[in-house]
Amino acid sequence: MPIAMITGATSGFGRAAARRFAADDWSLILTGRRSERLEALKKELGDSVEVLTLTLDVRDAEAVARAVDELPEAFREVTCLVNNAGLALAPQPAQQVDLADWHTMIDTNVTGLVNVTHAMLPLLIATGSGASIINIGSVAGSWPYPGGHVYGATKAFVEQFGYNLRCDLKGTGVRVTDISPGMAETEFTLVRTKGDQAASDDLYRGTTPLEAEDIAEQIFHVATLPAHININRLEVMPTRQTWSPFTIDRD
Ligand SMILES: NC(=O)C1=CN([C@@H]2O[C@H](COP(=O)(O)OP(=O)(O)OC[C@H]3O[C@@H](n4cnc5c(N)ncnc54)[C@H](OP(=O)(O)O)[C@@H]3O)[C@@H](O)[C@H]2O)C=CC1
Ligand SMILES: O=CCS(=O)(=O)O
Repeated sequence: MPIAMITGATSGFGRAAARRFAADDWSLILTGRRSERLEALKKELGDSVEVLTLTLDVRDAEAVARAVDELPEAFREVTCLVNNAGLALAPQPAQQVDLADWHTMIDTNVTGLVNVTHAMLPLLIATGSGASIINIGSVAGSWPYPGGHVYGATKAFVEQFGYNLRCDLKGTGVRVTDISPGMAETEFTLVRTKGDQAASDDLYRGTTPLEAEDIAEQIFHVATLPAHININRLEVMPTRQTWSPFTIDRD
């Protein structure tokens, strides 16, 4: 059975993607920092598919490299890497943000994604034709909005890193895709607001956001396309989310 490695499998898109791949009998390497959630997911899925859990902070380059190095033989022929682990913090204007929050977003969304990709590239290249790296970007990487500051910039990095990777991976058979979702109801806003459940509920109230399963379906679709097709970027928004006009500062 093909193997998918998913970072950030303890919640949201990552957990939904794990369930989607498992439904088609893929073996899974599931990672995240919350081991109890990883174990719960393994318990849920482990009867039907092979599941390896790795408690891992993607920001820790050494731990990531060691974990990949020590992957058991049965889990080394990885077909799909889903670089999903990530977060937004500090929705307030840039001039009011704690510098530590900017660092956390860069360390996770940029450095963490790069750490995992660097460690996994030899395995994906060894798998060759049909292998793919699916990076979870965001509409925030393409479209500016107030409070997007460093979060949007990290997702712009994800997009360009993916395109540049494609250039270097020419001839290896390894595909690279940026899936960029818009508003989706997961634990994302709870994390962004540092635990403000009311703020999270308010954001999603009275509209129809994407669900984690919507993005999981897109991830699975991209991962299972014929080997000669590379979707470069897939931007997915809820029908009820669009853009605002430019705003003008007036006297
Ligand atoms: N929800 C949305 O509106 C959108 C989200 N995205 C992106 O989708 C991805 C998934 O977010 P989503 O599912 O919504 O949010 P969730 O908060 O529900 O899930 C985030 C996941 O990332 C993991 N994670 C966070 N930091 C680290 C870390 N340092 N090391 C390892 N794992 C980490 C968390 O696991 P744990 O805490 O256990 O480590 C968790 O499993 C993110 O990259 C996000 O930026 C993109 C567009 C829209
Ligand atoms: O990446 C998250 C989606 S949004 O909050 O930027 O719309």
